[in-house]
Amino acid sequence: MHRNNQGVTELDDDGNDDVVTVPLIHIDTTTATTTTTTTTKRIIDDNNVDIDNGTTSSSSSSSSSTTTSTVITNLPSRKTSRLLVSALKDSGFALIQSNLLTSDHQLKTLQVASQFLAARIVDVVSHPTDPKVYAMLDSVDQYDYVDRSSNDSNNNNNNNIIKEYVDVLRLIKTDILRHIAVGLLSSSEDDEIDVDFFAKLHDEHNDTLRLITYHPTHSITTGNRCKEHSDYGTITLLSTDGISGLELYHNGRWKPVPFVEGTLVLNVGSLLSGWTKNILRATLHRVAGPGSINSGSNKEDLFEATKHPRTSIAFFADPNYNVSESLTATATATATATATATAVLELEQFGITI
Ligand SMILES: O=C(O)CCC(=O)C(=O)O
Ligand SMILES: [Fe+2]
Repeated sequence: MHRNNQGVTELDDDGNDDVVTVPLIHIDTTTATTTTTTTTKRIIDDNNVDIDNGTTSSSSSSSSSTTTSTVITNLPSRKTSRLLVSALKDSGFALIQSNLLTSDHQLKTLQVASQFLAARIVDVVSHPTDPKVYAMLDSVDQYDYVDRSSNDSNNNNNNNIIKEYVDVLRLIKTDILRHIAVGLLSSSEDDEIDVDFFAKLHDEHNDTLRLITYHPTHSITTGNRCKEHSDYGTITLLSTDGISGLELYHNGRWKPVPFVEGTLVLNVGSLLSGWTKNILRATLHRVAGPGSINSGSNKEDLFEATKHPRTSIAFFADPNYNVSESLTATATATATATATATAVLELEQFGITI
């Protein structure tokens, strides 16, 4: 496998101090799992009539349901938070190493993604211009993408790997949002800060998983395998198999995003950038080929990469449905006490004025 394995920060060819800051940031998250059992008792009167719904019942009854939730129990380190926010202000990108995601789990999920696309277990879309196919999965935790009744343990296992990956990425997303809240605070009065400010706007977990395979083209003329774009939502967490090509646009140049096994590539989407008055940057990025214009990657590496299928998984985080796309516009236009307006006004705690 040919991998873009070039260190974590990248100096310009001319060696000047125009450094792309894509730091590797370790985030240690401590969690606790709580189980809540809710018991509903039916109230039966002397004539065995269920008072709740008027039916006749031979005995009193109760039903219970159990929900399990995992919560983060530690506070973000201020140092890590500042490092993270500094990278997101500069390049809009960082590499995240989390204790919650093992390299093995990440690798297996990439393998399952590749299999699901190849076997068309998911709804596969062929991109009209880029040499890639992909599937968009939302509500991943509610659906099974395989036939569970077939007793195919391999398939069932694959389905679980994807679901567990999403569970883990939701926790990592939440902790990243907590770090962003802490890191954005400009003053030293950290006691004032609502650590969960951004996380609370995401607690419905409106995430989408995009499974992507870039087919081999074996051609030196292959241009972008994924054309340049910025992501729409708040944050994106990307796993790739390390095949070269991912580039970000920084200070007028296309630079390779370093690959470090076991890490997630974090980048800011345009919603979060807008909320923070573009303090955090929604940076253009692309997957370059050897024929891509103005590429700062090694052309031989990019050619070699076209000889291999390239698999990636993008986890796009979107906010809760009641949160407006344009927080500032809503807040200033209506100035009502909606959740959205309140949220925007609270952005001032980070030194972001409307
Ligand atoms: O495949 C990649 O490495 C990048 C994909 C990407 O940027 C996207 O799907 O938004
Ligand atoms: Fe993207």
